[in-house]
Amino acid sequence: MATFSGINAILTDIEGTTTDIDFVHKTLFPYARERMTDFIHSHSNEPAVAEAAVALNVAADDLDAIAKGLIDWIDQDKKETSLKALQGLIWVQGYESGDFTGHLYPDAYAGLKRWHDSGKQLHIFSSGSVKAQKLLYGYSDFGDLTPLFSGYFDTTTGAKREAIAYERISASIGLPASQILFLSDVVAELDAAKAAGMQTCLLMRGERPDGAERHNAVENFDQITLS
Ligand SMILES: CSCCC(=O)C(=O)COP(=O)(O)O
Ligand SMILES: [Mg+2]
Repeated sequence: MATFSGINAILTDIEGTTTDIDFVHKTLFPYARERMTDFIHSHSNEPAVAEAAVALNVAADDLDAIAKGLIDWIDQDKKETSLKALQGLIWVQGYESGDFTGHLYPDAYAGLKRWHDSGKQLHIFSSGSVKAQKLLYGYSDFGDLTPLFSGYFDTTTGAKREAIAYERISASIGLPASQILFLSDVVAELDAAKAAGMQTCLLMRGERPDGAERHNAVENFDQITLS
């Protein structure tokens, strides 16, 4: 169990925290990988395509090279902003056609709803684009959960392992960092949030990671108490 006081907002990670890592890596990523080449050719005017060309250092009109580079990034799980934007655009079709719903652990759904209903602000910070975040919670296993959330942050705010990102998020939310509880399965992300003054809680849904001792740790949202 872990108890936190003075919390007025929750900032939560998605992959490995509210949502099974396997849903991201075995459903979402393969879905985007299979469709990336066709999507790039049919959406060459998307700004993220040009941004990817620059980041890949390939010609903006070499669509096959751009697609190959993006697919390589998916295989590397690279958290590159243009890739994340394009993945989000591809996943629209999957959610809207019912190919899949956004996975949430039942304890995560119950915790988010409990905290929302008690007046806490809920925010997301994920490497997945804001669009991808809104899709996952908009088409979740438990229906449309977007009404629960006050805000969404992705890598356009900053990298998840850098304190400046959490400083910017605190400023954007308009609360002192000490009143924000950040939930994640990645210790390096929690370290960065703690350095920015946030309270932190490690979600250990698998093996205990190195550095876990630096943060409060729970196995699920049921074990988190806000006093
Ligand atoms: C919003 S679901 C897709 C999540 C995603 O694409 C991703 O890369 C998650 O990365 P994180 O660093 O937030 O675990
Ligand atoms: Mg995660």
